[in-house]
Amino acid sequence: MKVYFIVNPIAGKGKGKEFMEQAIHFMRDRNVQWEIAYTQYPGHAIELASQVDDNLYSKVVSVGGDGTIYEIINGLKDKSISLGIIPAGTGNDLARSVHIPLDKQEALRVIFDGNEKQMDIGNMEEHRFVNVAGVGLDVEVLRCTEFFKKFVKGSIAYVLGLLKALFTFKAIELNISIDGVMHHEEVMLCAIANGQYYGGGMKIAPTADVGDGYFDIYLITKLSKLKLLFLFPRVFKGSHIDLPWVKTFRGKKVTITSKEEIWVNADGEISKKHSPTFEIIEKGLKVSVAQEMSLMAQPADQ
Ligand SMILES: Nc1ncnc2c1ncn2[C@@H]1O[C@H](COP(=O)(O)OP(=O)(O)OP(=O)(O)O)[C@@H](O)[C@H]1O
Repeated sequence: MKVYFIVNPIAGKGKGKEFMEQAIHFMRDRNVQWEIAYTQYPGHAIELASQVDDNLYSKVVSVGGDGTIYEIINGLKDKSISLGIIPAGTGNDLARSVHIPLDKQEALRVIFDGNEKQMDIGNMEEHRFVNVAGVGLDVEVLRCTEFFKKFVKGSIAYVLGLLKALFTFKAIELNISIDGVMHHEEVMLCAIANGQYYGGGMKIAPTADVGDGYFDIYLITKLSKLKLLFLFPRVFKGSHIDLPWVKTFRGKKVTITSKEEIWVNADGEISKKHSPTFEIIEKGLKVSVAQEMSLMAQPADQ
């Protein structure tokens, strides 16, 4: 088995690059053949993954965060090669969604000793995503978080970004078609979830399951800033779903339209779209998970 590592040297403030020394020891001990490529600029992982020869390599391993995984799966597209994940980013939400250990050494062991499972992925026009796509407050949070990341690190930047967005964001009117059924809603947020987590550990979609062939769609309807502040801490635990301002749906195809172009977040990557369509690709990605783990969702309070 030959393994191709794609390492993002800036993810998680360099955690992945540091880890590669340990990874090399591990592979020498196991007599594994490997190649390591370090990304040099944003988008480089897409190019590297698209050039991987799936006759030569049995696995591509992402060493970075969700942004790196997003780029790799967009480079791999229809290749049958499987993905290993070393969570070396800031948020590592996909690793949480598929129950990969956040400890990097443990995660490396999972890649070699675990199982390979087929998981669903999402498609938004020409882009693949693995975790959560969204419209509304989350995009605002990402923009504000980017600003704060220049000054503080990790989860502090997320929290500050979130607080700033909470105070400045206004609800937007959306027409949301879910498997052909139209919903007209004024929302703070529409999350189209394959995985459960985003925003660095927020359990936005506790019922989502990357192996069930469906998106779980969570709408947070228009509400006051005070209520939003009350709701926010509950999202970290996933206990927001019982609140009256949260609506949930399931579906395989979602189209969102609005009067104007809308900002969309797919796995943390932001773009502006006219009427984005999100479709589930059932079992579209082979991924290494721990032997005892299924891809099934865990209960909301875990
Ligand atoms: N050499 C590089 N220089 C600058 N940016 C890079 C380089 N290599 C990759 N990138 C970009 O770094 C961005 C952040 O990577 P990634 O999301 O993996 O880490 P993170 O933000 O720390 O983690 P997470 O998304 O899990 O919070 C990616 O969008 C990628 O395009």
